Amino acid sequence: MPSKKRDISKKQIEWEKKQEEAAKKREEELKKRQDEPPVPEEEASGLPKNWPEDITYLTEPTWSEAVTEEQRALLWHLASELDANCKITASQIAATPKTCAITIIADPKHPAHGQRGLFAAQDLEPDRFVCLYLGHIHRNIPSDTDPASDYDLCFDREIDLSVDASRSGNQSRCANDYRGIAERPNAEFRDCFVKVPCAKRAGGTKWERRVGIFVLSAGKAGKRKQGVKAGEEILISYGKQFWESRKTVAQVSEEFGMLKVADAAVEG
Ligand SMILES: C[S@@+](CC[C@H](N)C(=O)[O-])C[C@H]1O[C@@H](n2cnc3c(N)ncnc32)[C@H](O)[C@@H]1O
Repeated sequence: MPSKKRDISKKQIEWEKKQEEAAKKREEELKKRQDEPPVPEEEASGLPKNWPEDITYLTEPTWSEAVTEEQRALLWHLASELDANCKITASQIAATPKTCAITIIADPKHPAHGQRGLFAAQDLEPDRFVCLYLGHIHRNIPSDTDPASDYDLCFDREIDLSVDASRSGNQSRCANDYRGIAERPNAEFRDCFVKVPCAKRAGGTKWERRVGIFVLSAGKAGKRKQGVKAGEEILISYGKQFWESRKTVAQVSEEFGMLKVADAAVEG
């Protein structure tokens, strides 16, 4: 009777063969696409170029019904409590399509080959706001969480909120982790604040916390003073925990491609 180990390695060989065939096919399709005339930056639909058609494009987050008013109130601040550089204006948000663009990765050596990535659409200086991380804001409790999501970002552990961009989001959902692509990340998630309407407050607005993608600071030695150049991929660190849980899922579901990537990421 064949052992389970032998079964798995047979499956893995078959899987690798299929991968090679699929890569060849993808290569041909990408080449065909590159020969086609370029699509305008924004499609007639108003969606960014290369936006996945099965995902809802958001300009502001959606909120789970499980999020309480008390939790939400913990995200509100007065303008006087905030540093100027963490206040994101409406015009900075509106500039998202000018700062970054979604690209389908054509390089077969890239670990996310064939998937999407987020790229700088112009030179971005250190600390520059790139875009908000938009999605569905939900509680971290199991009944309000999609355990299979690859786009779920912890918003605040103490307040018990996360942002999931698996079914809806904006350009930020395409930002890849730096592992296997570059030596280090060039951007990061940072807390920031946006102005939202509030009838109860003087001035009719309040500042509500969000998460954004920002170019990394120049650093004490000014090592990263060049920021991110136009055309460069915007890469963040998802953290080892993301890859450890991805590895466990890949082991159980026998997703050998992801297992290889997650293994390298955990060890790297
Ligand atoms: C938040 S999504 C990033 C965008 C994704 N590439 C897409 O096309 O939608 C996270 C997923 O992207 C892929 N990914 C991101 N960074 C990666 C990396 N460094 N190596 C391999 N795959 C990566 C993995 O499939 C991961 O589960």
